[in-house]
Amino acid sequence: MNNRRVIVKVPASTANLGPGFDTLGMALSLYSWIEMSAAEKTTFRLYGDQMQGIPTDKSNLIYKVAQLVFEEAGVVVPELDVAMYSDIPLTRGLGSSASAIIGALVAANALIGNPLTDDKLFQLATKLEGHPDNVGASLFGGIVVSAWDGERADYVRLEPHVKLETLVAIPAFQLSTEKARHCLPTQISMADAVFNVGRSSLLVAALASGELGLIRHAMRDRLHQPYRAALIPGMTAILESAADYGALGAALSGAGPTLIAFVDETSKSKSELEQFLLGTLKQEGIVADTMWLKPSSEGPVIIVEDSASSAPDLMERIKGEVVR
Ligand SMILES: Nc1ncnc2c1ncn2[C@@H]1O[C@H](COP(=O)(O)OP(=O)(O)OP(=O)(O)O)[C@@H](O)[C@H]1O
Ligand SMILES: N[C@@H](CCO)C(=O)O
Repeated sequence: MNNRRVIVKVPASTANLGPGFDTLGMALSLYSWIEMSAAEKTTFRLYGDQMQGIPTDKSNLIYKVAQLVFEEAGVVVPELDVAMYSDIPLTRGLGSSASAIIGALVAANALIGNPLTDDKLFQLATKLEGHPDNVGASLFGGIVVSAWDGERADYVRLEPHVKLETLVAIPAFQLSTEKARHCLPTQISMADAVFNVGRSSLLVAALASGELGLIRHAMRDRLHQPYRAALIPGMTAILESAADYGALGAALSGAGPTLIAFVDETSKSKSELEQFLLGTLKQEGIVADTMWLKPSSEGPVIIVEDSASSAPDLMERIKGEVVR
């Protein structure tokens, strides 16, 4: 086995963007880093507060996903040295699982000389995650519009408008995607389906054409947000009124509980909007952190080095901003 070490930086993502349930995703300027090399014995070094509770044996998602790449490529790499650091909060609706899957796929593929195409990685990631929205955004960067039929996922990537910025309010509690999907109905009315087709189409057209003023009307949803509202007190009030505080539009980020507002970065009412989100959640007894994030145009950034043993540790590189 080669002495190569691979470091991959992967963006977080917000999925759905309101009406585009399981279809729309946008990469965000919040990142996780994975370092991978072949080893004699499998070891994990997990750094940072966001890695708490993540397993450090071969049951780790990163290890399992890497093995899938080696299997697909017909290569055997049974033991791995893996290090990971992440600024993406776990189970909050900012695509932590998708970033881990994409980081592992891209790192493992680079480790063996990139035999799998990006399209192949996208197909594998979609199957693993169960929907293409978060993984598409983390893999391709920007805004990704995708559709999956259970066999194949197709996508178109859009470049985010240069003035687009987001404000995320991240509640202090976790909400697993599994739980947030459990409360969705198995059937919906024709009227609700038509409502969402219209809004989602309008949103994609607005994002593609730069008509940011349309986002307010387009970012509405009847497929998942109304059913998830009970899990996130304050959400309904925030989605209804964020535009009155200067947002272009607002949505539940992925499966929640994070709420995301789209904002024109030149807006003069950013601090009012932030206070409105925090104040509304506080009234419901919910403590939250806020972050201003830009869309990330870039997907994964990959560094490959041929001499793993002499390379500095992942955390030293991140602190030294070598891979930031
Ligand atoms: N670096 C990682 N290594 C291993 N497992 C991870 C890692 N990051 C996330 N996961 C797994 O993914 C789970 C979170 O996935 P989940 O889909 O519930 O939330 P999310 O991806 O953060 O949010 P959303 O999908 O709504 O955007 C974690 O509980 C953990 O099991
Ligand atoms: N589209 C997914 C994103 C979260 O993984 C959902 O809303 O359940």
